Amino acid sequence: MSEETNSKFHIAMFPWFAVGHITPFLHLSNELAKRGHKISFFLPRKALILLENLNLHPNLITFHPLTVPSITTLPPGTETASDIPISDTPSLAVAMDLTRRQLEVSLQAMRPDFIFYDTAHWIPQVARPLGIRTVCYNVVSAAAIAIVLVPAREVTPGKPLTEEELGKPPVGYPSNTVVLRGNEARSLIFISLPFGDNITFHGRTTTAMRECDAIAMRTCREIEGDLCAYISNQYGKPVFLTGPVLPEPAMETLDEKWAEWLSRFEPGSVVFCAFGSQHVLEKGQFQELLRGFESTGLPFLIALRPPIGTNSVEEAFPEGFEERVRGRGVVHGGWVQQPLILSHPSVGCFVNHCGFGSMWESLLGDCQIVMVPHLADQILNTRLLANELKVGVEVEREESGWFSKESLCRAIESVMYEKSEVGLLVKKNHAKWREVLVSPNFMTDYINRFIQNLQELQMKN
Ligand SMILES: O=c1ccn([C@@H]2O[C@H](COP(=O)(O)OP(=O)(O)O[C@H]3OC[C@@H](O)[C@H](O)[C@H]3O)[C@@H](O)[C@H]2O)c(=O)[nH]1
Ligand SMILES: [O-]c1cc(O)cc2[o+]c(-c3ccc(O)cc3)c(O[C@@H]3O[C@H](CO)[C@@H](O)[C@H](O)[C@H]3O)cc12
Repeated sequence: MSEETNSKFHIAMFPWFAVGHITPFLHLSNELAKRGHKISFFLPRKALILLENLNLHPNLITFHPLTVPSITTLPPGTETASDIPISDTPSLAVAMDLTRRQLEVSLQAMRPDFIFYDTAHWIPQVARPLGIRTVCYNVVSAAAIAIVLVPAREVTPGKPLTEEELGKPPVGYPSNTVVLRGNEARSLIFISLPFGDNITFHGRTTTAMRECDAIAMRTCREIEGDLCAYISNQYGKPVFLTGPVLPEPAMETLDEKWAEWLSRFEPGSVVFCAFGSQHVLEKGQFQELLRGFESTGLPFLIALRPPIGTNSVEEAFPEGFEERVRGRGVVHGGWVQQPLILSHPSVGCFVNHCGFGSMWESLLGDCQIVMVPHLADQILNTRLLANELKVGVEVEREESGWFSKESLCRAIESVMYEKSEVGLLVKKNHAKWREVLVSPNFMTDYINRFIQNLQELQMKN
């Protein structure tokens, strides 16, 4: 299939104000721009500074920074979900909704063919009168959408769902491995609570999917086909798939500091750990994690934000930790170039939270995968990799949600010891899936088919 298509679109992008959402929208924009389509990308100013280096086609992708209004329920200067604790994200939705007029004015002037969005459920109301087609592009897993964000899951505003209700998947949910266990359903309670003014998270996301001209998902039928079919059935409309959409490696070079440090170690020996753009650990859990890494005796590079209540990672180090791991372990309290670190030859294991972006990056890489999920969607992604594809292992948590240094160390050792049966099994399965995903036309075919879907959508009146 050719990469070129006849008609060139102009597409506006308006993702949820979170790095884990803006990044995949930008990856998709690159693929569309590579085929000659023009993109107008709306995002908060601060996110632009962090992510503009991911724009591979500045001639076709134009950023439109938005002013995120200050509201009393958010700390001054908040622009994305990385700036606040998860408990404050409902207020970020209020702030996002207040950018509606900025969007409206720009869309009136530019009149793109399509607008892609996720969390802003009011986009169809703005776009339809302007003749702009709307695509609700989901960048969390199909499993996360299918288990709660479907019409079969009834939510009455003002009557939050109970843990027990949330523990049962909706009627027809097609998987019995990608599920929540025991008290994990507690982490879904937020879906029936307010997320913005006068609307629940469920109301917002299901309206976004019900009102759009087409639902799109960042996934592939080889891995989540049944779940996508279920979503399509639930909403009575086709679901277009973009595939995993990851950029080709080595768009930029790894910072010399990390390249030099990693090059001191044997191939495949270093354990890398990162938990995405939002997750911040409690201090005690952070210290337990460091002790777990220490016990493995393996070299490690940890990139995590300072734990709650601290200003630096150093401040939270366990007594004597730095001296004991000197020369083999580093803890960095900020952002690193995750995809480049994962593709460094010295890195052999990726301990991550299984956010959907990290999930794809780990699957397409060749490091062993150890998962410590935090949010409900990350737990489901973890079950997909650990129980269904059997390509990685999950760190066991106690009933309280706490994970011990022993369980972390055990999980890492189980994939890193050469003779470990589990290690060999997940390595073999991972290699098999990786071969499918990196095969020459896999991603290209997905994008080309997706563009055909858009063309067909444009033809409809
Ligand atoms: O130091 C870092 C940390 C992260 N990253 C990048 O940031 C992105 C993080 O995205 P993830 O989806 O993995 O995780 P986030 O937690 O940030 O995402 C959020 O949105 C997507 C959902 O699936 C997640 O559950 C949600 O938390 C990845 O592309 C990763 O490569 C870095 O480049 N450097
Ligand atoms: O944890 C989640 C469990 C689940 O079953 C579904 C979702 O969905 C989404 C989502 C977000 C936006 C959309 O347009 C569709 C789906 C989730 O996103 C995360 O929600 C957090 C709410 O507090 C937010 O902080 C974070 O930035 C989002 O990535 C989570 C689940």
